[in-house]
Amino acid sequence: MTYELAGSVGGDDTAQQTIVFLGSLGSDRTMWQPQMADLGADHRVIALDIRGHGESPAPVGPYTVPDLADDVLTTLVGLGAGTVHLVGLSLGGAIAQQIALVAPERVSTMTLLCTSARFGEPQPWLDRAATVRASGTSSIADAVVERWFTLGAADEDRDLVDRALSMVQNTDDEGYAACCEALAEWDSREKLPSITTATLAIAGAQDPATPPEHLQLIADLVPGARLEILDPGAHLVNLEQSSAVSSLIRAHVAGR
Ligand SMILES: O=C(O)CC1=CCC(=O)O1
Repeated sequence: MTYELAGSVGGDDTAQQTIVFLGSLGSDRTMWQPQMADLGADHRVIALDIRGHGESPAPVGPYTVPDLADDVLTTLVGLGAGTVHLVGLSLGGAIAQQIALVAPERVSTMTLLCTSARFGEPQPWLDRAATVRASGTSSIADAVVERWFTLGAADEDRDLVDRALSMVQNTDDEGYAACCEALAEWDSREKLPSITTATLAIAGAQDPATPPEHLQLIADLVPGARLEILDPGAHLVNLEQSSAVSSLIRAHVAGR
């Protein structure tokens, strides 16, 4: 997997201070630029390109969320990252949940943004995969990015919208479609009560893709988890509410 590693740590317990960022379907690691800058001031920070996204390889699918989690674990072992703080948004949040389930000893804390234990019925994801294989990511980019920002944020920052559109359009067609198939079969609802990692859930109040109820369910099912709702905020709440998200992650990470 390709990644960006930055930041610094004080003291000698560097592994405990590493924050790992996992992004959404159709994004790349640059979606974490605000948090890499904010939190990189006093933590080691790593933003990863999920399989099929950014500059990571895009083998022929379908993929599963456990496949994507294995990629991340292999990369972290290769980097000697030790125990890390996981931050995952949307598909990245599903991958973070899977890592917390299969390798809890590697996760100090988990911050789950705009994600779900189940992203709705499988068929729309399979339909989207078929559309992208037939017509490419450019054919769905406008519809996807409409869900990423509230109207107010989109009107205020056209450059943000243009960069988001480029991320989706530049995502490999097969990689995107195969990740849709991973989302179609993802269902962690029965497993969440066994998570032992300290978990913070963050929702965007106006997120049409994973509305606050999805994060509320995670907060209800993961022992000790708590929910923060950011308003205004749509699906890529880490960009629309970048300072608030960085502050919430900083406080959550500091608690461990
Ligand atoms: O693209 C969407 O519809 C929103 C989304 C769901 C999972 C993900 O990563 O993005």
